[in-house]
Amino acid sequence: MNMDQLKRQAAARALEDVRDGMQLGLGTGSTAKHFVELLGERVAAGLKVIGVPTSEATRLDAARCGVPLTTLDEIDHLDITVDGADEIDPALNLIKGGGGALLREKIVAAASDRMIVIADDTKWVPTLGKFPLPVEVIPFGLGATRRAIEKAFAECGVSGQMAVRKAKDGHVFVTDGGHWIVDAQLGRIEDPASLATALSAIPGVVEHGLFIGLASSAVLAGAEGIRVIERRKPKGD
Ligand SMILES: O=C[C@H](O)[C@H](O)[C@H](O)COP(=O)(O)O
Repeated sequence: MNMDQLKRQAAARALEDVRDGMQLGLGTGSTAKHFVELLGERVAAGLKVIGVPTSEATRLDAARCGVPLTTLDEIDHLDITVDGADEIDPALNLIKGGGGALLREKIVAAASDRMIVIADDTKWVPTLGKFPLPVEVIPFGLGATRRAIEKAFAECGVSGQMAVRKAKDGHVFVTDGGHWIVDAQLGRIEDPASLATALSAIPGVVEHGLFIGLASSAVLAGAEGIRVIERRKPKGD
């Protein structure tokens, strides 16, 4: 089974938790795209749900698949968000943002009763940090923001190269919110919660890709089948 088939299997497993009448957060990326497609098939067969997309790309995919959409201004909560991840650790802390959608993804996940992370099992890591950590920044004053990020890294015992993300065409990658992303090659993040707090305190940082305590469960698809890992402490406790 190839990687794409594993991603689809994980998406199909998460879909089993979706019930009629649910309000859903729709993630971004190649794995979440499978979920949106499979959800579209269920909607065509009569399932009644409504979704909030976490990116313009997902909004277009969902519309193409016939999934009815709304916004967080029109509804007051979401039942489940289903989204991919770039790395997942045993505490179900995540690195997200490889596709640049981390800001909307975090807003949507935080507005959800449950977040189900779907992935192929190569995303499962003992310690976060091999995947470059995306930090979404305001272009104004970037030099000062970068220095503040470096200071936060040093205080949290991590260091590594930082680079402003470029799009495929060579221009600076611009997020759906009009911001830039700095990717930081940290290698190992021993204390992701402290780093998350330190980054969030920097004025030019809009958001970062550390998702701490947001995932309720992870569905990992691998050669040996599907593993569902529940977070020990339910969200909100
Ligand atoms: O910004 C993008 C998101 O955080 C994605 O969910 C993440 O990068 C995983 O994407 P994929 O499922 O394509 O590996």
